[in-house]
Amino acid sequence: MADPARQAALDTVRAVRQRDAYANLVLPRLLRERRISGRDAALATELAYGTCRAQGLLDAVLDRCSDRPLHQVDGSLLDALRLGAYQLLRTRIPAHAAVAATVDLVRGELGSGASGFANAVLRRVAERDEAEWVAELAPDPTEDLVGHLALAHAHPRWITQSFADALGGAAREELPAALAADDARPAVHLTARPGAVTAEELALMSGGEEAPYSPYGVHLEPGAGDPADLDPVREGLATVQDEGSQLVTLALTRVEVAGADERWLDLCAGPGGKAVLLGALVGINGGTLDAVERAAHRAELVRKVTGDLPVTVHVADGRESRLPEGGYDRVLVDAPCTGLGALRRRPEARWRRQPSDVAELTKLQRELLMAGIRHARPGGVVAYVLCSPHLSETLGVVTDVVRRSAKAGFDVEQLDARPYFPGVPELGDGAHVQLWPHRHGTDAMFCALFRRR
Ligand SMILES: C[S@@+](CC[C@H](N)C(=O)[O-])C[C@H]1O[C@@H](n2cnc3c(N)ncnc32)[C@H](O)[C@@H]1O
Repeated sequence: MADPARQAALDTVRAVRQRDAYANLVLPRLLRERRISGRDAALATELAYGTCRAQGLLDAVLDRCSDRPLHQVDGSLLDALRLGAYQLLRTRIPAHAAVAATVDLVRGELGSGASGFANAVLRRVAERDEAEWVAELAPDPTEDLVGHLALAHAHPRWITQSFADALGGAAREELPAALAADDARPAVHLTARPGAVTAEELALMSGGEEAPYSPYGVHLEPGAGDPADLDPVREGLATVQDEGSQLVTLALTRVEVAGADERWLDLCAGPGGKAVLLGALVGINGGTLDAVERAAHRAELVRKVTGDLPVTVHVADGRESRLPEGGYDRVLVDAPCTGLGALRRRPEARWRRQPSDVAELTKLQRELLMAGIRHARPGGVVAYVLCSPHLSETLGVVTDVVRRSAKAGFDVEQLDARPYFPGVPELGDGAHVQLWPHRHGTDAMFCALFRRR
């Protein structure tokens, strides 16, 4: 019998490859169904998520150790080889145990021919440790720092390059930490619903700690269990939301506006995390929020979480909704993006995203931000928010929209966003704000603020 932790990890890695599944949805279900808990659950989690994250590095090593090109290796066998190589390179499991356990898994599933092959490949992997393999396989860092760090930190090169571009002058010093942050297990963050509970109360109720920057934020210990099971979350007093998401939402609400301040719009609202925060805040002063979401099932999620707030949900394309143009005091455009800023929360995401996604998304982002600006009233404020630091999605879109707005006759001023992130250090030179996991402990959220004149 294969051991249950490794079997669950292997089944998760396979579901990710075969069905484009999300590891952090598949694995908890398998653990529940198979009643795997305690140390076995911890091991399965480490192996499944770690193998997904490290795939590029593992494949480079396996390719060197296999006498067959990896694309000719059976998919299920490759999954097991990755799992074995992960144990050898990135855990303290003794080499003989890692090899033997993986060979057993392969024999049980694919027979003795495949297990002999796995044994031979993994023995070669075990001849060096991770640092020695990186030294052997990665480009020389003095000639190609990005290529070197991409392999060493198991990130696709294009993503590594996009982090380097976004960090600019700080990249040489900070890029290793920025990449490493994607492999650290993130704390779960909660938002205390304004008007319902304070962060201090929520910290006491949840056993967490008040967040360093968001007045509504609470941090839970990594691995503190499923936050959906917490009473305050079940009772609607709190939502699970990264502190960076809280901060960019709050920045929009903190900009001064002259005159009325009671009609707010969230143009990309599903599944509703920011709509809850906005709806609760606008409601305190008797205002309302219109929440637009194109996907009906995601709009339903927004309805569910904002049920008792002054929020009206509209299933519509934000680029052509029938909501009043020039009618809103504050508009949030939290556009769909590559999600490169939240890779730490999704083990397989870095290998699934493709550079070609960027061009498609930037067009949509530009059109949604243009629509957001059209919906703001003169004097009203617009926030453009993403969970990606990719410059094409962030500054590229901002620059393009400022130019196009002027051409279309909209007088739009970009504001310095930094004063609306009080107490948050290392915010760069402005006018936008880019948060980072390695600097702020948040997802890498981007925020640009505009005023329509
Ligand atoms: C980054 S998510 C928003 C996250 C959300 N604001 C929150 O805090 O929970 C982007 C959302 O925009 C939706 N979307 C995509 N294209 C859209 C469009 N043209 N109009 C409105 N919503 C759109 C997606 O379905 C997705 O739910």
